[in-house]
Amino acid sequence: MTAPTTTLPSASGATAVRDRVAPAGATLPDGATSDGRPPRLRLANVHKEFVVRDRSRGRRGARRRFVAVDDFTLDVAAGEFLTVVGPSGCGKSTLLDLLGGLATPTSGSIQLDGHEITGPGLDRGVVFQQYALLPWRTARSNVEFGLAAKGVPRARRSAIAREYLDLVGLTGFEDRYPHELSGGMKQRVAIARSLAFDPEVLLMDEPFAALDAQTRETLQDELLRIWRATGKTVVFITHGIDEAVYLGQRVAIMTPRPGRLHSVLDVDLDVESAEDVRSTAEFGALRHEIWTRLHAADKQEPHHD
Ligand SMILES: Nc1ncnc2c1ncn2[C@@H]1O[C@H](COP(=O)(O)OP(=O)(O)OP(=O)(O)O)[C@@H](O)[C@H]1O
Repeated sequence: MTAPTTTLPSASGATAVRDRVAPAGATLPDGATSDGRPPRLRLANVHKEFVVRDRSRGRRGARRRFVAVDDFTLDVAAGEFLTVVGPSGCGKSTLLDLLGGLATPTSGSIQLDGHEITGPGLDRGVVFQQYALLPWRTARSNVEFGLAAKGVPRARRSAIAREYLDLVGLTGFEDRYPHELSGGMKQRVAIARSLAFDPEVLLMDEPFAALDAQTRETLQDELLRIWRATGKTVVFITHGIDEAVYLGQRVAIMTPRPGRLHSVLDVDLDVESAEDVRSTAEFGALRHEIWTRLHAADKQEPHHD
């Protein structure tokens, strides 16, 4: 079953349309893609349970199953920028762990280019909220580190690291250690490190949540620029509605207890050409629509296992 996709009627006037042409491999309503290839990512009836201890039933607690993600079905096209928004605890990070191969679904399937994801791989780069940089290595050395593991020769490593640090706007800061960089700069290094592998897919788990508002907005624009330049498929987790609307071509809305896909919203905003797109009526309408859906979902009766 494919989640319903809704496009808000675009209000008259200023904003042009971002990417009216479907990206290569865009998913058609029947689940096929425009060029006949499988979607870059295909999640089919993904279900993830954890075993937890119920402390209300004795000191040691009886073991019971907890459903974190339930019946999640969604295709992500090659080159698409998908944002996933939902309240705290709705299973967003669990979903990203599953996509990253850091966890396996209890049932259901997750495929990348038609192949089942069975573990972590260099075809997926992951960027977390915490930068996870090695503190004793410089920015360049942090980027090179992963390339060494991939078997890239030393001379080539240095050139690739320079190229990606340049792409994220850190030329001149290559030899700084993490403690000599701002939070935004550290996150840029983390993004450069993930991109340096040249992964098919960039998986981002609230990467800008720890940053101040201004740095966050700057990095959002940087990320969009990098996405356009590289054509990567991006899955970006956030609990910020504005961030989800600003970045995503589509926004997947999740509901909690258990984490389910509520719906998917198409975003037709021209972030590039509008002066301050966040203050436009179209942006406000999209934000309100997502807010309404999240609140409607939250009022549903809690689901008990
Ligand atoms: N390893 C685990 N064992 C047991 N329960 C877990 C485990 N990992 C996550 N959970 C539970 O699964 C649910 C979803 O957690 P998850 O971290 O995916 O949510 P989230 O939407 O990313 O939350 P947040 O926005 O607060 O980061 C939560 O109720 C959490 O307690």
